[in-house]
Amino acid sequence: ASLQATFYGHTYENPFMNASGVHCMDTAELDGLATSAAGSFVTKSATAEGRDGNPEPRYVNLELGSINSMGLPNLGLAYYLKDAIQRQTAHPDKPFFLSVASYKGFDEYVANMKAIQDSAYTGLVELNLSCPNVPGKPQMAYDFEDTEKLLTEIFSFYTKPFGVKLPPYFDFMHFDKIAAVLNQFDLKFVNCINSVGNGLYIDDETDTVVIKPKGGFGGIGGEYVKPTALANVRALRQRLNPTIDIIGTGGILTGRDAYEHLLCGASMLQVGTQLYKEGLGVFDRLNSELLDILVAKGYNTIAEFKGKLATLD
Ligand SMILES: O=C(O)c1[nH]c(=O)[nH]c(=O)c1I
Repeated sequence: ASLQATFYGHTYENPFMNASGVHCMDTAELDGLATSAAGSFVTKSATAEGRDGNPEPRYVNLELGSINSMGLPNLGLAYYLKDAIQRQTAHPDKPFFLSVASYKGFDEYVANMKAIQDSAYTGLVELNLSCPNVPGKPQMAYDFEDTEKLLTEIFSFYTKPFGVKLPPYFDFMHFDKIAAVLNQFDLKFVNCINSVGNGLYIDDETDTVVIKPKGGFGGIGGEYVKPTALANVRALRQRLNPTIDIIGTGGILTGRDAYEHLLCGASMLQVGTQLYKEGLGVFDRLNSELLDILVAKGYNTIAEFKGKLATLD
């Protein structure tokens, strides 16, 4: 059996990647991912200028997951573009993803994509429309009109392959609306989901919140979010053009979680909280556990069961 994953014309050894934000802040961390058992990797979401991000504590591991309000700390788009161009030249056989966001909103998204269009980087971009932790800034992908406007503007000049990182949606009307917007464009993928925004965790000894920014409100990841992540992967797969691939993110701790994301239609799989907790060895374990599941079920490839979730009709 093989865990090979085909995605936008490339065959990866396996579908596993980091989730943007974890173990991907600088060249050293990215080198760690590139030499790990991960099939691919993605950079920390970049803004036009480097940012310190929110005051600490801003990330806390919890028994059932994590809470974070990092506030988009990053080394700035120029840094990641330089690294990406060096990397694509040195290892043209190992494509990866460049994540880009915006601190200031619509115009910065456009400017950042223009900078990538004008650069020598030719690989995949993950356009992050779902950062929940910029005080005072609504998530772009919760505004369907603005998202459509932004994608229309970007596609008027951008000719390189890219996809979008989406927040979780919780209503069939919203699944329908975001899919109707995205199906208008030649997107290569969508990544479902980003953290579940603005959760609140209270320390049971101090009766206090555990992160400093935003009065303790932060994005939730880990076991807490798997049912929501699976639902978003499944709902978007059922609604999006087949030309748009899906990256499944959220609640992947074991090979079984990975298998369930694939059943819902994911092609690549991103690991955030569990990578933070376990380190790069998580990819060796997940590959081994997922392979055991294929063997136990008599599958030779992921294609044999990808998207084949059964319902009770
Ligand atoms: O606070 C962050 O930096 C952050 N945190 C998240 O949970 N998702 C995101 O997309 C981002 I850009």
